[in-house]
Amino acid sequence: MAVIPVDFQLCFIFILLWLFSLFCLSAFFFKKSKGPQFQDCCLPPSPPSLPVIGHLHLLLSVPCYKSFEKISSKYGPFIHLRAFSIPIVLVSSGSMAYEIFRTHDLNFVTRDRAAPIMEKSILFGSFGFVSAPYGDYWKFMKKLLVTKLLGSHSLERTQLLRKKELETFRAMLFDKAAKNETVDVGIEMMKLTNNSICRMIMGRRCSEENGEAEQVRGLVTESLSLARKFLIASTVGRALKKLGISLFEKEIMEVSQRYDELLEKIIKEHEENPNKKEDRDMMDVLLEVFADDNAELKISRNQIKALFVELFIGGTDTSAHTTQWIMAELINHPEILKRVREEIESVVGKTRLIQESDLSNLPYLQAVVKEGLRLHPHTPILVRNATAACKIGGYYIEQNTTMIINTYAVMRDPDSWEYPGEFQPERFMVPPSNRNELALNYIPFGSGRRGCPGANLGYIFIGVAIGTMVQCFDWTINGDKVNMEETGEMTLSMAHPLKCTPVARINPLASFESRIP
Ligand code: HEM
Repeated sequence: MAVIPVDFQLCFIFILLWLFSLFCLSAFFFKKSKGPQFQDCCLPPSPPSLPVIGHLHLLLSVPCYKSFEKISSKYGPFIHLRAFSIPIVLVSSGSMAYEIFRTHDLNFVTRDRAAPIMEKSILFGSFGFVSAPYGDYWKFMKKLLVTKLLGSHSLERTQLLRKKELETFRAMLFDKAAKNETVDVGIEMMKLTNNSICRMIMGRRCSEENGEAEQVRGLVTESLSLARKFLIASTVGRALKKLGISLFEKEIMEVSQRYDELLEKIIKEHEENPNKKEDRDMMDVLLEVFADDNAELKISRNQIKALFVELFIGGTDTSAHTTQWIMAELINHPEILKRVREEIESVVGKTRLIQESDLSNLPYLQAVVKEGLRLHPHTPILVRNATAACKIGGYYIEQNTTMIINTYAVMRDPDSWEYPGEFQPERFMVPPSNRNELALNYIPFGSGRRGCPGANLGYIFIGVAIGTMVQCFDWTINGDKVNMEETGEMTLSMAHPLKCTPVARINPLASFESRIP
């Protein structure tokens, strides 16, 4: 027994020495020299680093958007870091975000430079659309997403499906009010968004009755908790894989397998029983391309599955969390809630219920949603890769640098926002021309070619849910104020999920009778 620790220490020292020599060799042999056009510029400023691992310790602290904000407030809004020999640039200002997403968009259009480490996985694997490099496959899928699912025409066509889900949501709230029961806003919003997206992309089949929507919800929650582990694995995992160490692979593959089984079942159902031409959903269209040997672009079954997984993850949790934050802000700011309600009553009236088509006539409600997204961005960190070396803000960016854009810090930058930590929707009632054109200070949906294609759907989900909760109910909580403490690793969540009790303001039966069809 006594011999084991000695062996372990020796092994550890040996591994460290090996890592160190690998690092020195790679720095010596593979360091690229700057092109002549960059000779006059230097790398962005950098905090002190440790031998071998560089700034890895800074990248691993939790929650990362907070620790990155701290580093930036000390060393500036544009800093250079290194994890082993991987160059990383941390961005926390709107003007630098503008250069990345607008001026140099094409250079930063790919998220991660190397193929994802879990090639065989549906989740975070090499089949995904979100991680796909900019090329024919990404362009094809993006076009399909916009024309068949998320563009304004498609959203109009699927309005009725979402209306049914909103009715279910509203009925659930009236039921809770009648029983004086508490609502977990995040969980109920997950059901609303998940059911709506399942119906929109897979038609009637993924329904509550056969439990598939419920399974998808469970998988989405598990996937989100794996997201940070995946980021660590894809950043340092490449180096460790060379040493035969696979980070988090088992956990990720297990969740991936369950998605695979569920989606295979749904795909088979579609293949055996396709929708009529006029009712075709996105799954029908993708399967048609899959089966067509002469199609312009060949797509695989795994690519279809990975896209659906990404839509479930990207489309449900984002809107659910944001709605929860906004409702919490409204409960803590009764004067703002009152103003939203007055606006709804003056535009929608008192005899019918708010619906999607009202949103464009409710600017204050829209401002409330925008302010909620600014203060509580679901995705506080965006990752992009520099395809080629370039110059940003006068600094040299090496080829293959991983760019980390801290949207949380950008949208709370005191140089761009007055009282950045305050919930003040009025700031969005000012016409956009009054804001700085050359700075991207508002990026809850990212920006550029890789910006979120679901932003309009997100605004709809949140707008109608908040509108319904304000129009039909008063809300009570335990205590005076909602606790707004944050938690989360890669995503921003409430440390104490919002639980509140609805008190009906209107007679649901009367309003249902006078509802406009
Ligand atoms: C409040 C709601 C939402 C928020 C806050 C949000 C946020 C984001 C963000 C920050 C990105 C990364 C953008 C970038 O890198 O520049 C993104 C990408 C994406 N989002 Fe959303 N999103 C929301 C709703 C949705 C919905 C409803 C869908 C679809 C059903 C969706 C689908 C996607 C997809 C497919 C991408 C990847 C785009 C690409 O790689 O080209 N999102 N979203």
